[in-house]
Amino acid sequence: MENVIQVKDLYKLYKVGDEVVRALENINFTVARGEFVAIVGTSGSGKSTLLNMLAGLEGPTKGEIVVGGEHIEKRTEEELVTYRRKKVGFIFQSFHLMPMLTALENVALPLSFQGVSKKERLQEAVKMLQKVRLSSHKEHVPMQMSGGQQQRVGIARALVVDPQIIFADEPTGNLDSQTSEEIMTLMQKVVRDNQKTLVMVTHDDNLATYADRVFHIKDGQITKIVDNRREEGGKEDE
Ligand SMILES: Nc1ncnc2c1ncn2[C@@H]1O[C@H](COP(=O)(O)OP(=O)(O)OP(=O)(O)O)[C@@H](O)[C@H]1O
Repeated sequence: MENVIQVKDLYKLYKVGDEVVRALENINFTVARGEFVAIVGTSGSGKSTLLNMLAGLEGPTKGEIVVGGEHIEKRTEEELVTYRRKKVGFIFQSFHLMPMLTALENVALPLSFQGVSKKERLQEAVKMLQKVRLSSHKEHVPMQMSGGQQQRVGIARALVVDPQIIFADEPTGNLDSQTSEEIMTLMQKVVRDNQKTLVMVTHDDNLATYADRVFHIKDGQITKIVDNRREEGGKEDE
């Protein structure tokens, strides 16, 4: 299967005073198109640093990050802005919705940065809200929606630019456990139905069970990669 993400010998060191913090050390992995990968680790393990590198928000100290065939560590800041607008979608822990805009307008917003006409933007946003089963709340502003509903708007907004890859940073961190499970099931379905690649960062082992593969990260290093699909297969064999 085609690799959408390739990370090779990735290092990120931070200098703090006289000390060097090894936030990421010798990271190597690939992610295939359509895969849902969870990066799991405790606080300070390097998860956000890794996600920031993949999203082109920070440059590595050393190593290669190839996304969709492009070496993003070699891109200029301007090229990275285009990369983030066109190729990737983001889902955040705190939703990051615009409080004055309706659900529909929030979902349509990323398309305005791409010069899509208003009519087309709204048409696409309607479709995305259907995908996350929130058509009934099109005209609601964030304050008039539950946390789970707001995150569904967040997912629709991430999908609207038809990105190759979706990055999610603790997407259920602000939700209760039942709503978290609903959101995880929805993300899993949306990724499968639309053949998207999803990379999610979490400290929660339980949420990682929704992913196809789980990368465990500790002290800046990947210590273990668990393939949940293989485990599912194993159970069926028993
Ligand atoms: N800008 C920075 N300058 C110096 N050190 C940093 C910087 N950013 C992160 N670090 C250090 O790098 C390590 C990894 O941090 P990172 O934020 O990636 O962890 P995390 O797993 O995302 O944690 P959390 O779950 O708490 O967000 C930590 O030791 C952190 O202190």
